[in-house]
Amino acid sequence: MGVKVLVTGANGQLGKTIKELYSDNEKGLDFVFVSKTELDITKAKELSSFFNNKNFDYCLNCAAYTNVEQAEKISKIAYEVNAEGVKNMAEICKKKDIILIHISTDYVFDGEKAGPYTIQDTPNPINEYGKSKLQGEKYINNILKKHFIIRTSWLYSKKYGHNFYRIILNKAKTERELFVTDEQVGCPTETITLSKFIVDIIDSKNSNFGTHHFSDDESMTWYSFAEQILRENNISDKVNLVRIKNCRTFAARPKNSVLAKSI
Ligand SMILES: NC(=O)C1=CN([C@@H]2O[C@H](COP(=O)(O)OP(=O)(O)OC[C@H]3O[C@@H](n4cnc5c(N)ncnc54)[C@H](OP(=O)(O)O)[C@@H]3O)[C@@H](O)[C@H]2O)C=CC1
Ligand SMILES: Cc1cn([C@H]2C[C@H](O)[C@@H](COP(=O)(O)OP(=O)(O)O[C@H]3O[C@@H](C)C(=O)[C@@H](O)[C@H]3O)O2)c(=O)[nH]c1=O
Repeated sequence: MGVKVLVTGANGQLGKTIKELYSDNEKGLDFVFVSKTELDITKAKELSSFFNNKNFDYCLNCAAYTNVEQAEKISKIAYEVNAEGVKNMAEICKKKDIILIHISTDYVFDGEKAGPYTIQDTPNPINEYGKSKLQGEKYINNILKKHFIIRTSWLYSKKYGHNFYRIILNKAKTERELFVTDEQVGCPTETITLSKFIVDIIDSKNSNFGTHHFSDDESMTWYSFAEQILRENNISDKVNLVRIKNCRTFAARPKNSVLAKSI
């Protein structure tokens, strides 16, 4: 029998990418994908009855509240999903002896460090989204040993979801000038490479449990990322890309959130 993997939050950009790449069972991995409407991780009772009579080897939690701006305005929902929902997942995985793979974020760091963040660096989030994600990490660490917390950064899919790559392309269709900040540095990470990294962990039966950092290799500012997006879509000459210092946002973002890869 293949390895059974439950993917929660499967309608997000990461979940959809994994579904597209791996649902053919080619690697002997037997994926079950559940969206928020099928399984809401904030509902402990629902979770418990869902797992009743079902066995999984891994649970990959892609469910999250990822709207950084909105989380700053109404933080309750971010904590419900990113902290309490994750606690529910950790508890059910502990009870059913399932390995939990959970995705966390570069935004757990304050951005004040000069170089890349290692797993030894102490998190100190500067916005509510980052704080809620860090609380989720703490719950996992306290509840179950058999887990992977994979922190990644600036995640984007060219095909799915609401992300910087697609926002810039959409804006470029209607606006002649795009104003993008060069204040923050990070590593844009495509959902495809992150998916491969996660599937490798499962496939290789990696038992190096704990917190890990994974991102694509190249670090850049949001401005350079926008430049790259326009270039690769051959529309650099259609839009005037303007470098700005301050982009007025509700939530603060870390100035540097480059992650040092740990495996
Ligand atoms: N996006 C990024 O730049 C980064 C993301 N991450 C982390 O990576 C992971 C995957 O992110 P990504 O795919 O981009 O996120 P998305 O926002 O694209 O997907 C998250 C999914 O979770 C669902 N969801 C929300 N609340 C619940 C709930 N209570 N129960 C079940 N599902 C729920 C959402 O459904 P709905 O849309 O219907 O609410 C959505 O389908 C997350 O943990 C995120 O924090 C880490 C670093 C960067
Ligand atoms: C769209 C846009 C953004 N910006 C700025 C705002 C902000 O400082 C920065 C990033 O923009 P966004 O708000 O799209 O990205 P943001 O939501 O901050 O992205 C983050 O999402 C969460 C979920 C994560 O975990 C992080 O790793 C990170 O990817 O770029 C511009 O300057 N111009 C623009 O046209």
